[in-house]
Amino acid sequence: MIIGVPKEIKNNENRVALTPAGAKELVKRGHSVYVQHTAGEGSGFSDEAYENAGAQILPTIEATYEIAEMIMKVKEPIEPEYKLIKEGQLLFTYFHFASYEPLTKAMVESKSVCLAYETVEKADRSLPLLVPMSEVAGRMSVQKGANYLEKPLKGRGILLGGVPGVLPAKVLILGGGIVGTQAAWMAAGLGADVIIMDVSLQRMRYLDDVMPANVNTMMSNEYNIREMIKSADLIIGAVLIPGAKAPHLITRDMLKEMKPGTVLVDVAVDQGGCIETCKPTTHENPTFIIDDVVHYCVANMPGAVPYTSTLALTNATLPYAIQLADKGWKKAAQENPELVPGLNVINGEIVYKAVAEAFDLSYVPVEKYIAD
Ligand SMILES: NC(=O)C1=CN([C@@H]2O[C@H](COP(=O)(O)OP(=O)(O)OC[C@H]3O[C@@H](n4cnc5c(N)ncnc54)[C@H](O)[C@@H]3O)[C@@H](O)[C@H]2O)C=CC1
Ligand SMILES: CC(=O)C(=O)O
Ligand SMILES: [Mg+2]
Repeated sequence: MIIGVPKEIKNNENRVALTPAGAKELVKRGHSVYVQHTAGEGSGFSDEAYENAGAQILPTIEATYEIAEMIMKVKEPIEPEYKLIKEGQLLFTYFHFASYEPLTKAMVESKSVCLAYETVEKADRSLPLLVPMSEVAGRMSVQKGANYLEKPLKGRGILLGGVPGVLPAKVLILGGGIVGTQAAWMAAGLGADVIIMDVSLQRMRYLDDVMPANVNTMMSNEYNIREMIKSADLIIGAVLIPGAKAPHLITRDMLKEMKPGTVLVDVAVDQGGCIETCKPTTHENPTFIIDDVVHYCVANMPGAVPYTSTLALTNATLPYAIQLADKGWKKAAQENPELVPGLNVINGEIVYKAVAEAFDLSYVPVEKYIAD
């Protein structure tokens, strides 16, 4: 198969979808790998390293899309890329369709095959291609939150861990999955007083077992959220309903209940955000303030730590990329059921129900395309 790896063009997105090591594995299997000039630079991989691995370097993004049967990316295509996508081309990347209707419509129009990292799903319901970036973003969310709690950055001016004789800050985490768990470890390690809210009792039982004493769990419901936001210093949004738009657990009117200088880090912003007032921001302009509450809503947090993120992401994606390249998307999905829910859009039709529902668009069961 001919594989193209374009350079990411989203703001401060420094990750790349394939490392030279990954390129070597694909080339070894007889595939042709084309990498756009400087695509790996932000993650520390030179054009020469890819060439030494057997890949070829192309000068432009246009040339990379033009030649490829499968495009491997990190973030969703953005507007200037829409016109480069070809009918029948396989796009293997994050999409987060339910948060952005124009992207969904553009991919429907393109008649490409969109296989989304974030909805590839194992039999145990885990999301193997989301997990590594959720680990990164979860850990980062506390770093960012601690930073924006500083007074010069408009936060409350409170140190997460406090000091002897002074109480620590309170961290409220909505969603105790991968992001929430990693955030809790970091916040607890810094000495904060941490609460994780989830709707899954089973998950909270697990968290209660493994977390240190300064982390407690609480059922997520409107009553409890309204109560706990009054005293929280840092609130981290980490809920997910796979493939769907995130529920707004914190609504506009709740901001008035918070202390001035409270910091909200809505990691779930890539699925639309679980805080109503969160709108996607960039690493260049990461925050905005409403009602004296600092909002941090960067949709590609791991892009800022590419030396960690690219390796973590490609460790997970490469085995699937190899299956797709060796067999083509249809046979690969027929033989590996984990890939089936990854299929979101095929040949102009939405084949992932929650995405169609998010925009009231028509839905076709994916089986239409998987069956022989
Ligand atoms: N902004 C960024 O750069 C990044 C964002 N993310 C996003 O972070 C979000 C969380 O991802 P993961 O932790 O991997 O998901 P996950 O599936 O591991 O965890 C989600 C948790 O939310 C819980 N939940 C569902 N409804 C809830 C409710 N009403 N109240 C409280 N909890 C609820 C679930 O029970 C589950 O434990 C996703 O939207 C993901 O795409 C992930 C990586 C990077
Ligand atoms: C998952 C995601 O949105 C990211 O890694 O940027
Ligand atoms: Mg405990």
